[in-house]
Formats: sequence, C-alpha cells, structure tokens
Amino acid sequence: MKYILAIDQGTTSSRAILFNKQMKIEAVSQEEFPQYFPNSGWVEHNPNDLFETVINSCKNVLKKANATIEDIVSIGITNQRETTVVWDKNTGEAIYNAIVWQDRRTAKECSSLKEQGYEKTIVEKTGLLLDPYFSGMKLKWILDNVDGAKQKAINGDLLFGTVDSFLIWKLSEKENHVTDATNAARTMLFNIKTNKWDEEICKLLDIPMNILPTVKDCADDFAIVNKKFFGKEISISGVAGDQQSAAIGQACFEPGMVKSTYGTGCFALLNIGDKMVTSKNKLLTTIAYRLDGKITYALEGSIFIAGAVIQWLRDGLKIINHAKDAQELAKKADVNQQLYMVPAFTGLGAPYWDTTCRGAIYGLTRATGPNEFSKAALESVAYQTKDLLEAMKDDLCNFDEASNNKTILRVDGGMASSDYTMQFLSDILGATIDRPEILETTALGVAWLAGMKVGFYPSKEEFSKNWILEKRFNSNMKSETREKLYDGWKDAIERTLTRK
Ligand SMILES: Nc1ncnc2c1ncn2[C@@H]1O[C@H](COP(=O)(O)OP(=O)(O)O)[C@@H](O)[C@H]1O
Ligand SMILES: O=P(O)(O)OC[C@H](O)CO
Repeated sequence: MKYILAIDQGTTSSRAILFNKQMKIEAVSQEEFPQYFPNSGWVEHNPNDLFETVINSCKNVLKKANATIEDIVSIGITNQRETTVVWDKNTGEAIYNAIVWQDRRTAKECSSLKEQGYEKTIVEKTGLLLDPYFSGMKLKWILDNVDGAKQKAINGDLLFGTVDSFLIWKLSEKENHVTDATNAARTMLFNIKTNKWDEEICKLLDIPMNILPTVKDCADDFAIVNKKFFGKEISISGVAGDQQSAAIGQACFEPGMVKSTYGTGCFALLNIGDKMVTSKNKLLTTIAYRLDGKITYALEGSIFIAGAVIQWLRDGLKIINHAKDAQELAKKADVNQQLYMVPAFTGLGAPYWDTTCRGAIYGLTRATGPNEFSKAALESVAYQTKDLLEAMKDDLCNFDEASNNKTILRVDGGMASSDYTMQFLSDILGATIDRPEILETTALGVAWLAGMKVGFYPSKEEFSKNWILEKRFNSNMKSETREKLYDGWKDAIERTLTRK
C-alpha cells in the first residue's frame, strides 16, 4: 500500500495521519506536549518537544498501519499558525522557547504602535491587525529581549520560522529554510498584495530580513527529509497553516464558500477569490492558498474560545464528565430561562478584538443550574459564529448573491460532532450547516496538497468531488425568534465589552 503522511503540529498535540490512495484515513497517532505559562498572558512551547512529538507520531503511525517508510509517497505538514521560533543556524538550537499564538506579551507594544498610527499600513499590506496574535511582534520581542540576539541576527547567525519552517529545517538537516504563503501571511511581515516580505514593516519592527525564510506555494518542493530520521529520504511537498489546510480539506475552492472549524477556538474562513478585500469589520484578510504562484484570498474570523468553554464546564465547574455530556444537559434546560454566556476568558477576538474584557453570564435566576449553563455554553459558540458571518456579509455586499442566497457553512473540528450545537447554529444563522464524513479536514487538506504535487492525488476539481456529506442541518427557527435571541446576545456583548 502507498500512503501520504500528513503531519498536523497543533497547539496541544502533534499528530501523524496516513491517507491511502482513496484519501481515506488508514491510521492516526497523536502525542501531547507540555504548555508553559511563565507569566500572566504568556504561552510557550519547547521547540524540541514539538519536533520530538512529530517524529514519534510519524514512527508510531507507521507501526499502527503495519507500514514502512517505503510505503510513504510524500509528506505534508500543517501547523498551529503564528507560533514563533528563532534558532541559531550553527548550533541548531532555538534561542528562546516558541512563543505561542495565544501569547499576549506584546500588547503594550502593539498599543503604542497603534497610537503612532501604524495600524492602517499593517492592515493594507498584510490584511492583519496590529495585535500580539501575529508572529512579527513575537519575533521582535525575542530579538529585543534575548541577550545578544539582535547582533546575532544582524550577523546572519539566526533564523526565524513559524512551526512548519522550523520542522522542515530540522527534518532536512539544516538544508532548507522555507515556509509556505499561508504561514507567511500570518507573520504581519508578509505583504499579501505583492507576495513578498515587506521591507517597510521589517524596518518598523527592526527585524533584519536575512532572518526570514523563502516563501513557497502550498504544493511545492519544500525539502527532502534526511534519511537519518526514518531510514530513507522522503520529500515534503505540501505545507499550509492548519486553518487554511482545513478550508482546503473542506474543498472551499469557490468564492463564497465558508468553513468553520470548532476546536479549542473557532476559525471561520470565507473564500473571496483572487482579489484582496480589506474588512470594514475587523475580520482578517489572509491567503487561503497559493497554487502555481496564484493567490486565493480569504476573510477570516478568529474566535479564541469555542470548545474550550465546554472544557471549562468539565474541568472548571465540573458539571459534566465528558464534552459530549453538555448537549444532553442542554436538552433538559428550562425553556423559560434565557441565559447568555459570553466566554471572553482571554478577551474577545473577531470582530471585537477587546483584549481586556472578561467572561460574563447574564440572566441568572435561583432556578439556574448545570442544564442552563450547558445550553448557554453551547449556544455561545453559535452566537459568536453569527457575529462573524454578519461581519462577512457586511464586508462582501454580494455574499448572499455569490452563494445564491443560501448560506452554507461547512463545519469540522471536535465540537462539530455535537448535533445539538450544529442544529442551533443552523437555526440562529438561518443557514444550512454541512458536516462532512471526514472531520479530519486539517490533515486531509495538506495530504491532498502533498499528494497532488507528486501526482498521487487528482486535481482540485476531482478532489472537490471527493467531499462527502455526512449530515446536513437546516434551520427550523422562525425569523422573529432568531432576531429576538440574537438581539439578546448583542446586548450581552455590549454589556461585556470594555472598548465600546
Ligand atoms: N460532543 C461535543 N460537544 C461539545 N464540545 C465538544 C464535543 N466533542 C469535543 N468537543 C470540544 O472540542 C474540542 C476538541 O476539538 P479538537 O478539534 O480536537 O480541538 P483542538 O484541535 O483545538 O485541540 C474540545 O475543546 C472539546 O471541549
Ligand atoms: O492548533 P489549533 O488547531 O488550536 O489552531 C491554532 C490556529 O492555527 C491559531 O491561529
């Protein structure tokens, strides 16, 4: 048997997944690694943990499938985005821990740059906002705060990369310092109009440009894995950031197509075609994919807390034992109570970008209990998605037209398995929710990129036909009820925001 090996290096674990010729999953292996929180709002990973858990997962997945490296046609890598690594190219060691996408340590620096009026340039060139979320600010922090780092960078001794880039450099035994366009687009240093690293922004942040990797297409010759790792050389021919990879795995190749991934957070991407649109509503513009040098753009809404609110019910409040129990409690909730939970545990992401507000619950009575809490928690994810979709519609006046007045949202991620949540999502959006058979769309996307590059998988058009619906959810809610419920949510948000 021949397979494509997809590596999915995520925020809490590394996974390796084998896809067969029919693009079906043959085996999965997963390994978690420690999270470090050295200060309030700081989140770090040890880069060696990322690399080692990737290697272990790859070896284990081969064992599970009873396969050998001879069976692997090529490798695809998808990764947690924005997370930043800086390493010494002579020793091969990172000079600081990886600073994770969730890390907020550069909030003050961002505010000061905003006050000096730089956000407009950042938005126009990169499609992003001036926010600690993105790699550029994290890279600046490392160069400014690690002893001797700036001088070493100027001397050409240091390299920067998002996680894909770091893994490829290690796997190729220091040969290839590369990344793909979707990861580059999350650094705040890459001009998504000109398709190049941006000199002006690098100057503003005092980042020497020799530290940056070469940017390739998503399906490209990235590197050859050194034979010391798996006993045989093997090509890496597909790379994409995890949310873009999920959009590809969901075959969102036409303008107007949207996917929404419900993991720890929620990330919705809307394909907007080959023209860059800048959002009026604080959505991000990003590269959905770059194939044969041609960019397809997406509008992205990022919600920081989705499935994590269910983890909080389980680990914090201890009112459920397993994530799947939440919907069973929700079904028993008192219909006469209208609770709204705003899970702003670390502030709110799109479209509010309020870093200082914190979570709140409205509508508590003496009769409120675990059932109502569970219902409000699940519903909060749907309301937050509606905020994103409303912003997308407002940004793209022809959004409904482009989708024939029928908004269809393709969903994936752990929380998408909750029928109750998906039905409420459909009801509150007044849209159709399509859940595919393969929920591992992140890995599938990059497996297809790698397989397509080496001729193992078919073209984009054929791949789209491979997308198979598992379940469709249609809205059953009256529009007056929808409006009333959503008005209540907006009121809850208004009361929670610190930045009015
Ligand atoms: N049946 C369910 N109902 C509600 N939430 C769920 C359910 N199953 C999983 N989740 C949530 O989904 C998340 C896990 O999804 P996953 O896609 O594995 O996330 P990640 O890749 O971010 O770790 C968890 O936060 C969990 O609380
Ligand atoms: O690793 P995940 O699935 O939590 O995804 C993280 C995103 O890429 C952050 O932008």
